[in-house]
Amino acid sequence: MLITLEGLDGSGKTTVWEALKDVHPEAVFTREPTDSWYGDAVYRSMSDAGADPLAELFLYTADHADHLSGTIRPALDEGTLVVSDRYSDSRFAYQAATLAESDVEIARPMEYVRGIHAAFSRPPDATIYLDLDASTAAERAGRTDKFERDGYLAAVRENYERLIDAEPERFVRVDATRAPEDVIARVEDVVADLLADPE
Ligand SMILES: Nc1ncnc2c1ncn2[C@@H]1O[C@H](COP(=O)(O)OP(=O)(O)OP(=O)(O)O)[C@@H](O)[C@H]1O
Ligand SMILES: Cc1cn([C@H]2C[C@H](O)[C@@H](COP(=O)(O)O)O2)c(=O)[nH]c1=O
Repeated sequence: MLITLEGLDGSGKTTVWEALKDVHPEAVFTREPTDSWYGDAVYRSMSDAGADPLAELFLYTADHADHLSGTIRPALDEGTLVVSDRYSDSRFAYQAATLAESDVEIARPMEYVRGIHAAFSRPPDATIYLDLDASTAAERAGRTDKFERDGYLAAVRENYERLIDAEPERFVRVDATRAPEDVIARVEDVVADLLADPE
């Protein structure tokens, strides 16, 4: 089973992902951007305020392709639980927002990004969405990179809502405004339920 954690910067994904490691030592814990050289290229692009938005999309997507073939598919083929801190929905939400505010003339950015993935990607079985308003998310994340702006994160949040509306059965929304221990306990319960009833 592939479970992904999604949400805005600062929503607490990594905090939850680390906590789940103690409860599920049998699982593969992974993340995007990855720690491969493809991931290094992504981080280099993220640190460039003038990076071309389409080039950046394809860097993230190249990292995803390598993540799939090198980590995700082999683990799933062995029947191992995989928990990924960010996955394809991050591209659908973030790069669609980046393209929408750029000069690139793509009429339906989210559909475009989803279409690129449809040909080769492997959708998550379940996605835990840590729901937090853009302003609190930017505050928690420290507003250190080009994505951690309230207006941009508000657009990303709207995109996540569109993704949830399109596939409500895949997403589990968790209130990320709660205290860390409450968020962790809720996510642990969600994962236990998913494993008990994989359908
Ligand atoms: N429920 C919470 N309430 C308050 N602060 C939190 C909560 N969860 C995490 N934090 C704090 O918010 C900051 C961001 O948390 P974390 O790194 O887990 O978020 P993230 O979603 O992985 O962010 P990013 O996507 O930017 O890596 C950290 O300082 C963390 O301690
Ligand atoms: C996978 C992925 C990530 N992003 C953005 C979201 C964050 O601002 C950064 C890095 O993620 P982290 O969890 O803070 O390490 O990258 C993105 O725009 N598109 C993606 O596909």
